[in-house]
Amino acid sequence: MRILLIGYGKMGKTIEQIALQKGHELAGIIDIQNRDSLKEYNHTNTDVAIEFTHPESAPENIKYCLQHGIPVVSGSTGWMQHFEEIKDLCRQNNGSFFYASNYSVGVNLFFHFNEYIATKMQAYEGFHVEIKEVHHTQKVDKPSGTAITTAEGLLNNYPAKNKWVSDAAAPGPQELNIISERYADVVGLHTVKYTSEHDTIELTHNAHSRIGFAEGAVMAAEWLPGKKGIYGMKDLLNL
Ligand SMILES: NC(=O)C1=CN([C@@H]2O[C@H](COP(=O)(O)OP(=O)(O)OC[C@H]3O[C@@H](n4cnc5c(N)ncnc54)[C@H](OP(=O)(O)O)[C@@H]3O)[C@@H](O)[C@H]2O)C=CC1
Ligand SMILES: O=C(O)C1=N[C@H](C(=O)O)C[C@H](O)C1
Repeated sequence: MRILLIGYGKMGKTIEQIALQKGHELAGIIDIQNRDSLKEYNHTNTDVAIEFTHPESAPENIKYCLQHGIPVVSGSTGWMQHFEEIKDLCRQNNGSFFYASNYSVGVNLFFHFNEYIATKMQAYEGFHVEIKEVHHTQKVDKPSGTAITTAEGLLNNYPAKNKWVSDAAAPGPQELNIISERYADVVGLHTVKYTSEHDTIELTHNAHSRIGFAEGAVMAAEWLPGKKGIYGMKDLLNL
């Protein structure tokens, strides 16, 4: 497949490595320096785009693809305030859009187990629940997209909490706190922690490298072309 890489940072470079290993060719590489070249690409020279850039550029990059008939797989985080607009645009253009806050198969299993644990834990009032995410110091958004997806999965299955909050010093009784920490070279660590007076239950995903994210994104890019609509990892993995 001819894959257009939009974003050539830590993820773009890892995705290039995996895509080439799997026998794909690159239609092109767009980064901040040559972002005007995006207008050279359309459905005649590109089978699918993979977009990992920045919260401020992701919506425009995705819009361009949807308006030019390019199926697009995006992993950029921190732009969810535009998500409904992008979904509408996808439907208006009969386009193909795939989004995941995290493409790793392991994290998507973690999401599944998180929802299951929340359905069980909701019956036990003695536990306090919180989420913690740790990432590298170059990360520009907070909380991570993965932590937000984790919080949404928990909130849907745990009636005692009704909204998530970020780094709250004193969260209200119905608020689910997401604690964010930044240290050099941490790829991505997410934990859901239930604590009672007597014990602690933790569910953790620790990414050892970016390869799991890149493999999932290439898998989504292989799967998406020919499908019309908005998709995510639950569709791809049948979770
Ligand atoms: N869904 C998932 O599984 C994962 C998602 N992510 C998310 O992916 C995004 C990228 O992460 P990462 O690769 O680590 O970040 P990097 O900062 O390493 O790379 C981002 C790249 O995008 C470039 N860029 C910025 N604006 C544009 C633009 N308008 N057009 C094209 N390229 C642009 C940057 O250029 P420059 O360096 O010159 O600014 C940089 O090369 C983040 O939002 C991150 O949270 C990350 C890992 C996994
Ligand atoms: O910026 C990162 O690095 C990551 N971002 C994603 C997120 O915000 O959840 C996924 C992964 O944790 C790495």
